[in-house]
Amino acid sequence: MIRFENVTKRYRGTKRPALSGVDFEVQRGDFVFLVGTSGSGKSSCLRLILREEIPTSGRVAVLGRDLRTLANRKVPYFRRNIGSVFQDFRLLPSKTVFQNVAFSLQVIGASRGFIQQAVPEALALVGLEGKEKRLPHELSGGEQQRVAIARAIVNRPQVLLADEPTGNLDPATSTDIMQLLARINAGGTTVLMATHEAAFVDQMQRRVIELRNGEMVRDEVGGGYGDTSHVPILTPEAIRGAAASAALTAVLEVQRETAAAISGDSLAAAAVIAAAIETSDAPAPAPVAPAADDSAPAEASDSAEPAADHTATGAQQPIVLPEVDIAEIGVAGRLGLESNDDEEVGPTS
Ligand SMILES: Nc1ncnc2c1ncn2[C@@H]1O[C@H](COP(=O)(O)OP(=O)(O)OP(=O)(O)O)[C@@H](O)[C@H]1O
Repeated sequence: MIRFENVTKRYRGTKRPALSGVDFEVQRGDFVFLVGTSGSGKSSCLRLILREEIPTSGRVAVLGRDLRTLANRKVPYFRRNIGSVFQDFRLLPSKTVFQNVAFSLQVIGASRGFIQQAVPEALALVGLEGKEKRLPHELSGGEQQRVAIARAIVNRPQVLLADEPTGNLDPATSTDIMQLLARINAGGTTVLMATHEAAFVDQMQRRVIELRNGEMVRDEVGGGYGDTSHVPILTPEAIRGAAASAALTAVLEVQRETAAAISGDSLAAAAVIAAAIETSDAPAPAPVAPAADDSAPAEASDSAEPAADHTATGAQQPIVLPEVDIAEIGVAGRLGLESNDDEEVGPTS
C-alpha cells in the first residue's frame, strides 16, 4: 500500500540528506508509528507519501502509484485517498465545525445532499454530535483535533497520516485521540503516525519505524518507543550460576532504568492509559478489515499479540478498543472510493 524503496531526500541548500536510503513497506490496515528525535525525518516521510515532496533518489509508491511519475494534475485526485491530521489542527477559524468538515467535500465537488449526510456521520464517529455550529475557538484542543480528524476521514480515505496529532494535547485528551485513531484503523484505514509520545507507542504495541538522522534504524513489529533492539535479550536458562544470575538482574535493572528515563514525562500519560484500560469494558480489538484487492493481508504486527518482551515496557497491555462499524460513515461508496482502490479517482464535478 505504501512502499519506500531506497529513498533519499535532500532538500535544496542542505548538506545532510533529510532521509537516506529508507526502505519500508506498509500493508493495508497497518497501524505504524514513525518515531525518532526532532529532525530525524518523520515529517519528510509523510510529505513524500502525500506527494508534497518527491525523493531525490529512490522510489515512493502509494496505493499502487509511483509518485515520481504521477502527473501534477493528478495529485489532487490521488490525495483524496489520504487524510491528514497535524499537531496544530489547521482548522479554518471563521468556519463552524460543520463547515470545516464540509469544506473538504466541497473542494472535491461533492453534492449538497451528500455533504448534509456525510458530515454529521463523520462528526458522530468522532463524538462531536451537537457541536456542529461551534467555531473552533469555542472548542477544547481535543475537540478541535476531533474536528480535524472528522475532516480527514469524511470521504473515507484509505490512508490516514497523523503528524504529532497529540502534540498539543494533555495526556487524558491525547488518550482519547489515540483511541479514536485506533478505532479508525480497526475499521480498515491504514494509519501512519509520527510521534514523540513514548507512552502511547509503548502501550499500543504496534509496528514502530524509527529514524535517526534520516536513516531507518529500526522496523519492529509490536515495538516500544525506546530502541532497545540493541540490548541483548538474556534469559535465565542461558546463564548458570549465582554470579551470572546477579549479572542478569543488574542488566534487567539497567533496562528498567533506561526505560524510565526514556519515558520521562510520559509516565503520567501511561497512568491515564492504564486507568482507561482498567475501566474499559470494551471487547478485544476488531480484526483489521480484510484486503479488498491485491494488497497483501495486514501483517501480524496489527494483531493484539504483544511482541516478545524485549522492550522495557513489554509487560504493559495494549490499549483495548471497541469494534467499529465502518458503515457508520458509509461515504466511500458514494464517493466512488470503495472498490477500485488502485484506480485514480476522477473529478466529481
Ligand atoms: N523544506 C525544507 N528545507 C530544508 N530542510 C528541511 C526542510 N524540511 C525539513 N528539512 C530538514 O530535514 C530534516 C528532517 O526534517 P523533518 O521535519 O522531516 O524531521 P522530523 O523528524 O519530522 O522532526 P520533528 O520531530 O521536529 O517534526 C531536518 O534536518 C530539517 O531541518
